[in-house]
Parts: sequence; structure tokens; C-alpha cells
Amino acid sequence: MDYFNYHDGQLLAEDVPVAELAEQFGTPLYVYSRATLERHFRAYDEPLKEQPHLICYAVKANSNLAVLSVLARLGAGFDIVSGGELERALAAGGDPARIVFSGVGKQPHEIRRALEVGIKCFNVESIPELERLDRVAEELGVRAPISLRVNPDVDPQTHPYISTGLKANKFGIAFDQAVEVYQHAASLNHLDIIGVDCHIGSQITSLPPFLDAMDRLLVLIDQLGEAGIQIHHLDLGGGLGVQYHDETPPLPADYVKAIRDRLANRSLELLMEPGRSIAANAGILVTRVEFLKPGEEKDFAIVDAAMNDLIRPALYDAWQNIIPVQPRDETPTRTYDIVGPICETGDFIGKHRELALAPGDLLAVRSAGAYGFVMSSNYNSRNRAAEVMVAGDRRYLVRQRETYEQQMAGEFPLPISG
Ligand SMILES: Cc1ncc(COP(=O)(O)O)c(C=O)c1O
Ligand SMILES: N[C@@H](CCCC[NH3+])C(=O)O
Repeated sequence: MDYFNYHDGQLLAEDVPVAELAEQFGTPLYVYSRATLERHFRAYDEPLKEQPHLICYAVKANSNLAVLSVLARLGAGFDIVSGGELERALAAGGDPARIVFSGVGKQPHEIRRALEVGIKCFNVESIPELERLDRVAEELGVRAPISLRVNPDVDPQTHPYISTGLKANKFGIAFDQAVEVYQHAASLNHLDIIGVDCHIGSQITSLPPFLDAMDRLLVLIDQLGEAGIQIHHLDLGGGLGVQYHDETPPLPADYVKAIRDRLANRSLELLMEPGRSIAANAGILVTRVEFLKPGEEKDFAIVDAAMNDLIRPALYDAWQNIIPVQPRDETPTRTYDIVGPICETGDFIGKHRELALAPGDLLAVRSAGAYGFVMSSNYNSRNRAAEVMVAGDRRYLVRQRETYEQQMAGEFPLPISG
């Protein structure tokens, strides 16, 4: 459930008319709902009251500082994958002791900074990474808390580009080698083994892959115990899907309940790293129709948002709902491809959409709060969109629209004469 609903013939973000936001801040514009973010975080957090746990929101899904600060205030931890995400989590008031660091290519400077601020855990993905971590910790005279990201080899039945837990993927350590790699980690002098971690993919719409992965990791935790390696936390990663179209993903509460039941007789802290299921439906992308262009085979609505603002349709052929901000009663509907101004045939936001449109109309692309702005670029030298957060009847500009000067800052023209 989210807080973008129609009232008196127009779309509201919580209590604020989206058309007013577009007027005030211009388009394309990302709009986030604070109440939706809070609701989604609590959907994970509250059913776990009796279970030691930490919900580490995956910063990659939406790293806007205001979004992070809303979650930090609720007690969220953060799952980061770069030094940049670490600085953002800290700047937003995140507690370093609640940060876990994932990713296959952590650089020495990123590891150093994470050790200096004292993060909770490094989710390690390879033997060379273990050794790099041990070296950097030694240089700093500290010990690095680690878990190994184990690849449970379950098929999450999602888009191949966002499936991560299969043998064929670049992520994690093979299940069959996990005990051996843990033993190697235990032999290094500057590491503290504290957890086991996995993340099997994203936009997963059924529970069995998650629970199969969890069962495999529980077996591993027992094997490690027998080998004298005590594990204090189990990190199940993120990956729960959302409804973009006609998917029926499980609710976080049902997922969490199934996990809780499996942990009943164990003294393990549970960590989770949800991103999409917290942020996706807490955001929309608002765009204006520039022109309607009848084609020979189909009609196009050319809008002011493009693949540089929202790349998911072009990259994954992803379907996101596109709805009018002020629906028209009298105009007949037609079938449109909703396309941007970028010089690529792949620059579409949606295809074959039945809509009643006129030039100047506003459209809202739903479920754009995750993997939206964060994946935007300056392609075609377009400025990145502004971002606004709504809370009840209040609105906050949380990131200004980029300017051309900002785009060019840090570049220098090359003197080529002579
Ligand atoms: C290690 C890790 N944790 C968490 C996430 C968040 O996933 P999602 O947004 O699907 O919940 C990802 C992205 O897939 C990830 O790679
Ligand atoms: N960016 C992807 C998901 C990748 C998840 C990150 N590991 C998406 O938009 O669906």
C-alpha cells in the first residue's frame, strides 16, 4: 500500500496535489512519500519485535539523503556497496554500528574508511577480499568484523540480470567451499567472524527461493559450529519483489513470519537488506507530455522524462504503471508508446498504454522510488531531475534539479590551438 491516490479527480502524493508539485518544482520530478517509506520499513521491523534483528535498508535502491534520514530515525541500519554510500548513510545520521558493507570489489580506501568509522560487518565475497581486509585491518591496528556471502545456488526465478544467487553469478562464495573459506578466514589474525550472509537476487515474487536459501544457510551454520566457528548473525540479504503490474509478491510480514518460525530455537541475530520493497512504491516520477505524435503504426506521446531519468524499462524491459495526474473524462483513449526525447529507439518509459492525453498533460510513472533516480545519468547531457519528499500536506525539495553548470563542473576545456 502507498499514499499516492486520486481524490476529487486528481492524483495526490499524501495530501499534496501532484500537479501543484509539478508546477512548483518543474518536471521531470521524483516525488517520494515519507509515510509510505515509514510504513514499509515498519512492515519488516515490527513483526520482529521479539527476535534480535536489524533491518539494513539497501542504500542502492534510493540513496537520497532525505530518504536515508527518514529510515535512520526509525532505527534502520544500512546495507552499502561503496564508499559513496557509506558517506551518504553517515551524512543522513546513520549509525555506523548498524552498517553492513556488501559488494564484490571493495577498494582499500573504502575498507579503511569503513573500519575507521566502525561498521557492523563486511559481507565478504572472495578469498582475495578476505586477505585485503585482513591487511588493511592490520595497517590500522584493528580487527575487521566479517561474514561470508555464501551462494546457496537457488533459482530465484527473476530476471537474469538481477538474479545473484546462482553458481553462474559473480557473487558470493560457493556453498560447497564455504566451510573451508571460513576456516581460512579464522586463520587470519585481524578478522572476527561474526556472521553468514546471502542475497539471491531482486524482485523475487515468491517465498520458496528465500526459504530454501535460508535452510541451506542454517545447515552451514551448524556445520561451522561443529568446526568450532560460532556464528552470531544470519543476514538474508534483500530481494523481496513489489507489485509493478500483476505480480503478487508476498507481504514483508508473511516473509518475516516464515523466517521467525525457522529461527525460534536459535540464538541468532537476523539481518535483512531490503531495498526495493521499502522504496519502490514510495516514489513516482512525474513527467509532462510535450507532443502527441501519430505514427504510421502507432501513436507516440513524447514526454519530458527519458531513459536517463528512468532506465528500468530500457534496461530490463521493465513495466511500470503510467497514470494521468488529472484524468480526462471527455477525451477518447488511444494506445500510446510513452517515449522520451533521447536519441535512442530504446528510450521508452512504457509501451502500448491506453490513455486519454493532450499535450501539456502530466503523467505519473508509479513504483519509481527504487532504482529510479539512483540509476539516472546525464546521457544526452540532460540534467538530472529534482526530488521532492511529501509528508502529509508538507513538501520538501530534497534535491535540486541539476544545472548545466553543475554537469560541467570539474571538466576543463583542452587548449588545442598551436
Ligand atoms: C547485497 C544486496 N543486498 C540487498 C540488495 C537489495 O535488493 P532489493 O532491492 O531487491 O531488496 C541488493 C540488490 O539486489 C544486493 O545486491
Ligand atoms: N537495478 C535493478 C535491481 C538490481 C538490484 C541490485 N542488486 C532494478 O531496477 O530492478
